[in-house]
Amino acid sequence: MRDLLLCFFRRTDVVTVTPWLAPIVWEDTFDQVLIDYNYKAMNLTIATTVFAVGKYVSFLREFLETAEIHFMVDYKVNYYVFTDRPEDVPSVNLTKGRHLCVIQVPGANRWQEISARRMKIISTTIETRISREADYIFCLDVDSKFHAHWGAESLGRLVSVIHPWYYQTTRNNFPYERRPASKAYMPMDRGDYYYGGALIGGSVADVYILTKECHNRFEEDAKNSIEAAWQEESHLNRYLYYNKPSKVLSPEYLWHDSKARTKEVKVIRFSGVVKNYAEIRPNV
Ligand SMILES: CC(=O)N[C@H]1[C@@H](OP(=O)(O)OP(=O)(O)OC[C@H]2O[C@@H](n3ccc(=O)[nH]c3=O)[C@H](O)[C@@H]2O)O[C@H](CO)[C@H](O)[C@@H]1O
Ligand SMILES: [Mn+2]
Repeated sequence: MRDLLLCFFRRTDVVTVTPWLAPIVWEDTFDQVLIDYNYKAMNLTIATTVFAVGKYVSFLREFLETAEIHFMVDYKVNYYVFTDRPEDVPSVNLTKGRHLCVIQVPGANRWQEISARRMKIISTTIETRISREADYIFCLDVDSKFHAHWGAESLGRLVSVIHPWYYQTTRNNFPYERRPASKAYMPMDRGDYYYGGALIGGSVADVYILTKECHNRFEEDAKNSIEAAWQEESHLNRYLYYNKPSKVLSPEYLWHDSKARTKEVKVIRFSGVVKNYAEIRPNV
């Protein structure tokens, strides 16, 4: 799938292109009218996967309600909700052209396991149905809310987001996996950005390859009794170093409610909610 380059470089306070010439999407770097003119003609369907295992079902309502207001408005969206508590999935009114399906998955005793298993389940579900049902896909954390416009400017062959806690720091401070024994290993002198594991996006075909490879490498680690520092986020970061994203989203697309807004962030579009880890996770 080819990316449409409908961006411009009006911002001078932030870097708006990567060294390999992929756009970094910030407010005022895209023309909404041109973007919608081009993308709407394609009659696209956007798959959105979200995991709500155990007590995390309680985040679903606000995630979905705010998505209906801000996320890919006027595009066809299929939400795929993975949960062990289908009866607790709230019923939310969806706009025309938007659908939700609930897919049952087992519960887990460790949050690391749930987080890591996402790659496996996403790749399997792409095989069984999403490859036929959608053109693009976003895989998102559920403990988050949409606050402002998030539209087709975010679409691309392979899309990732710069992690809000690490966009102002240098590579040696990135929490990559540093043990050579792990399949997520990143040497100190390598790396472009630190990407957030709460968002993976792109064409369904490209995200399929990503999730399969990250899962396989995670499994190889498991066989060697190693768990990467930040589970699938570590594998994602390694993958995206060797397979460069075609579009990088600024931290506007992944902020955190506990983080004060910085002056270059003009709009917060999606932000993690403050949660009580001890209360919400199966283990601490
Ligand atoms: C902002 C950001 O980049 N967040 C990442 C970060 O953590 P977080 O601390 O935000 O991780 P988290 O607790 O939100 O877990 C990630 C996701 O797994 C699901 N979940 C988790 C636990 C549970 O009991 N039930 C459940 O459904 C849920 O969709 C959740 O949003 O580190 C994790 C490392 O593994 C992931 O890479 C997250 O994407
Ligand atoms: Mn999260």
